[in-house]
Amino acid sequence: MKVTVVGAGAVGASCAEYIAMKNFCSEVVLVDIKEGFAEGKAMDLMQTASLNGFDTKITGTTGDYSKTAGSHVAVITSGIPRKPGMTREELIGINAGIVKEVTENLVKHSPEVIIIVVSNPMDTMAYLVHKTSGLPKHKIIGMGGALDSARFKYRLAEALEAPISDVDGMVIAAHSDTGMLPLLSKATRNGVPVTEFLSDEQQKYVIEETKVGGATLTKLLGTSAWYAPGAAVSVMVQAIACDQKKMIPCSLMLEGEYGQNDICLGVPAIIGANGVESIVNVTLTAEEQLKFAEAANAVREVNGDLKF
Ligand SMILES: O=C(O)C[C@H](O)C(=O)O
Repeated sequence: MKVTVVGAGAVGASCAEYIAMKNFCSEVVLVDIKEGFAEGKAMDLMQTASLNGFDTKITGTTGDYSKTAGSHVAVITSGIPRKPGMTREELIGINAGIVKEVTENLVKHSPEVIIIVVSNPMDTMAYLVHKTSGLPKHKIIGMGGALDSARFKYRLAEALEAPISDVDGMVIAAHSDTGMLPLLSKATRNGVPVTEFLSDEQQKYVIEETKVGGATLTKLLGTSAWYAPGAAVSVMVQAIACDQKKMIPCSLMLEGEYGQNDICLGVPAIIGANGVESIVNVTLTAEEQLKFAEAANAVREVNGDLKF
């Protein structure tokens, strides 16, 4: 299994590192436009191989997409990250052009590739890849739900004073500060609804902190996060590489599911060798349905700024 990661910045390098550490891929190719940067990151990571015990071969290239030929999966992390005080949506002006160009290069050399979109605003960038790549819809997956769900579980475990392995939960809808929908109604501690343990105030805290998870880190770090995004991508790539058929919330093109059409939004899906094997329809409460529709309206407005 050959995987390409475009963008060798903190997020891209983190993706490559976690994928290699899990040792399920034969090859990871890092691509960056900055001369020598991807090559350097690849060499540094390869020098951890004997220490960390992996056999994945990591190489780097400065913009030579012929080196990515025959990739099964490609991860797009290119573009600029937000700075403290910015929304992800504000990045559209710069990132849309970059993501479009990267997509064209990837598909030219790997026409069968499955693309995982990380660049922000992620739901809109996933939509852009659908509109410009010519790939079938099961081969384009926006990363967001996997990351946001991990942050939800972190906040749930904190509020429950429980180990994270006791906690399960999912975030759907948009990967944005206002459009995320943590499904508290379905979150559990070892199968028991968390609503049985948490006060209204604690529930509100968990939801609000989950939604601004990326913004909180951006404020603390001065730029956006990379460890959890990299780990989330590695889980998705592994689900494809090992045909795990794992249920992961991701941003997918909807055609009637959850009452939406012609939009990429976070929904639970089965991820396996074909990319998206199926979308899972879960029953939402009336309030959740309303919030999902509101998130869709906001994403649709951002999509309106795209030029194809
Ligand atoms: O928050 C960001 O801007 C980056 C990423 O989408 C994240 O959630 O960490």
